[in-house]
Amino acid sequence: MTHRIRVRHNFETAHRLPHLGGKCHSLHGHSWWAEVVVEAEELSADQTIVEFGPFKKELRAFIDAHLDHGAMLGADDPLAPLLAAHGSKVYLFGQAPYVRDLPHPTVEAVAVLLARASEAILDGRERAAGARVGRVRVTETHVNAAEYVPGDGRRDPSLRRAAS
Ligand SMILES: Nc1nc2c(c(=O)[nH]1)N=C([C@H](O)[C@H](O)COP(=O)(O)OP(=O)(O)OP(=O)(O)O)CN2
Repeated sequence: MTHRIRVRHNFETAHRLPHLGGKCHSLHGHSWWAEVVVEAEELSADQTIVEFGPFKKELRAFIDAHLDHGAMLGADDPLAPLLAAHGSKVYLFGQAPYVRDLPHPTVEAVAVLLARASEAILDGRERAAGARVGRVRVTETHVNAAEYVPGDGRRDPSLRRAAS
C-alpha cells in the first residue's frame, strides 16, 4: 500500500527559451503552479508521511526566495547578467545547484528542479521511513504542464541541502 500527500504553491516568474526559437525566444512570464506529491509505504508513528506545515514552509521559502518575481534563464543567456545588474532575481539553469545538468528553463526542467529541492527538504525533516517525492507537476499556463517522477538518481548526495 502507498500513502500520498500533496502540497501546492504558486509563483510569478519569467523565463525564455531561445534554443526553441519562435515566440519562446522572447522573455515572457507565467503564473506557475507547482504540485509536489510525497509518498511512503508506511506511516510514521505519528501517522503522517511528513508534517504538512514545516514541509510546505520550506518548499514555499525555496520557491519564493529563488523563483518568485524573478527570471529563470539559461546560464549562457546574455540577458542574465543584465537583469541581475539591475536588481532582478535570476535563477540560472545550467549553473544553480539543483539544475547544473539542465541548461534550459523548460517547464519539464522546472519540475525536476522542484523535485530535487523537495527531496532535499524532505531529507532534513522528520518523516516516515522511505518517504520520498513521488511526483511533481508544474503548470505554466492553463493548457501547458509537465510531470516528473523521480527515479533512483534522486538520492545523489551532491544535490542534498542545496536549497539554502
Ligand atoms: N516541451 C516544452 N515546450 C515548450 C515549452 C516548454 O517549457 N516545454 N515552453 C514554451 C514557451 O515557454 C511558451 O510559454 C509556451 O508556448 P505555447 O504553448 O506554444 O504558447 P501559448 O501558451 O501561447 O499557446 P496557446 O496557443 O495559447 O495554447 C514553448 N514550448
